[in-house]
Amino acid sequence: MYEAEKDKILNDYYNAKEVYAKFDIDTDEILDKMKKIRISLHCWQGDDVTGFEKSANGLSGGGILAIGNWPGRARNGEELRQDIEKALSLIPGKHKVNLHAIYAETNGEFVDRDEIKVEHFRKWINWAKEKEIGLDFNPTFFSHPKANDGYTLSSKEENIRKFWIEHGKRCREIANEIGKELKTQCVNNVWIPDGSKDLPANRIEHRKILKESLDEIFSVKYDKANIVDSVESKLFGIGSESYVVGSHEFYMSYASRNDVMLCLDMGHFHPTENIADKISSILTFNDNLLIHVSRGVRWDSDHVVILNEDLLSLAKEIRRCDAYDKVYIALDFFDASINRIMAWVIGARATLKAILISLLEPVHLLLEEENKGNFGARLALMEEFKTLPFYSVWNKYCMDENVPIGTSWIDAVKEYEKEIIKNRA
Ligand SMILES: C[C@H](O)[C@H](O)[C@@H](O)C(=O)CO
Ligand SMILES: [Mn+2]
Repeated sequence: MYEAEKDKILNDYYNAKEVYAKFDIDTDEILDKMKKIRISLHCWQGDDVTGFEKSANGLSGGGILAIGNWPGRARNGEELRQDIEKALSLIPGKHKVNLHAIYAETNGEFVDRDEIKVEHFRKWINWAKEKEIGLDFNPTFFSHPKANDGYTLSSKEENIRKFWIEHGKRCREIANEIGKELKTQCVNNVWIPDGSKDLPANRIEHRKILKESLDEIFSVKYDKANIVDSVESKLFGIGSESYVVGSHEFYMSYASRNDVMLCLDMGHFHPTENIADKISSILTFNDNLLIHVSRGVRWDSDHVVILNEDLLSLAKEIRRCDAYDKVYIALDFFDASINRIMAWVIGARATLKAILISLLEPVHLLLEEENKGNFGARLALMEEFKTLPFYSVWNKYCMDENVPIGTSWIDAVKEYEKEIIKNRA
């Protein structure tokens, strides 16, 4: 970076620091807090949730869909890791990478989901060690012939259920090993697509079966220093418009009773429902919470995340609950119609900006007015704080973390596309 550019960023930062100081916010302290924030970057944005299974099951039977055919999706572990490295080099901070079981590397052999082992993730683990990043994990209960009838863990067919229970158990074993080896807790998140397109006559039976399957999967106890288990709900999906077995109420009850973490995906609720208000309720009864940061648009739950009102209110609510050490933040979106690295970086930078804005908010002044009953002044301050000069602090954060400032990262992606991605015929 040119010296003149650096001087300008520093100058802007010192001006912003003065503005924030008037509201008792120390921007240096906030930047220190930002350095400790970890988000989890989902590997599946890099290849449209395809995975590396030899039988190439494709994105089927899963209630999720990646639309688009932007050229050059990663086709194997080497390409995917290369693309993730590029994305990480443009995102400020040190983060984690989130894997799905379908990203196992099996030396060209077909290994079914009920047979996967930690050795199939050896390359990912070694890579993470070298990069000094943590890994998170997800069993893959979709894109498989045994998921095509619409039910996996909640299936009435014993052989189907047993297959998926074994998969769930093996994934926990793998996640535990990952956490142990990397000395960084691995979040293992269970999401299943089970449900039906049209009105079921019996909703309760599948839910009772799902409870039993989960009980069996979670019956093995692991050290929480290595693995933290979570369960993710959904309101509806493609092909499961009328009924989803793993609903919010189902998993909220399950999580509270079974010492398992709840996962709220921002795209998995009613389109007008904002999940920010749910955080304080859940944290009143549970120690932790996983958020899948996503953007629902009409019936799709997985658009690339942008700095919109939903994301800002989510981050502000975590901050106002003083819960950044209790809430795990993982990205979850996939768009195959734009450059996939752009998608990652847009979503990650938007999420980190929202976190920074939330940490810079003078919450104590809002509380002061609230406690005095001055609700007009509280609202007025909330509005004024929206336009404080956070961008100058953001630029300083990017500069400290050695990543491109402002729009310059976009050119870096275009360059990478020309040099690397275009050659993937
Ligand atoms: C691939 C992910 O596990 C998946 O997106 C899940 O988390 C989800 O949100 C499904 O809609
Ligand atoms: Mn999700």
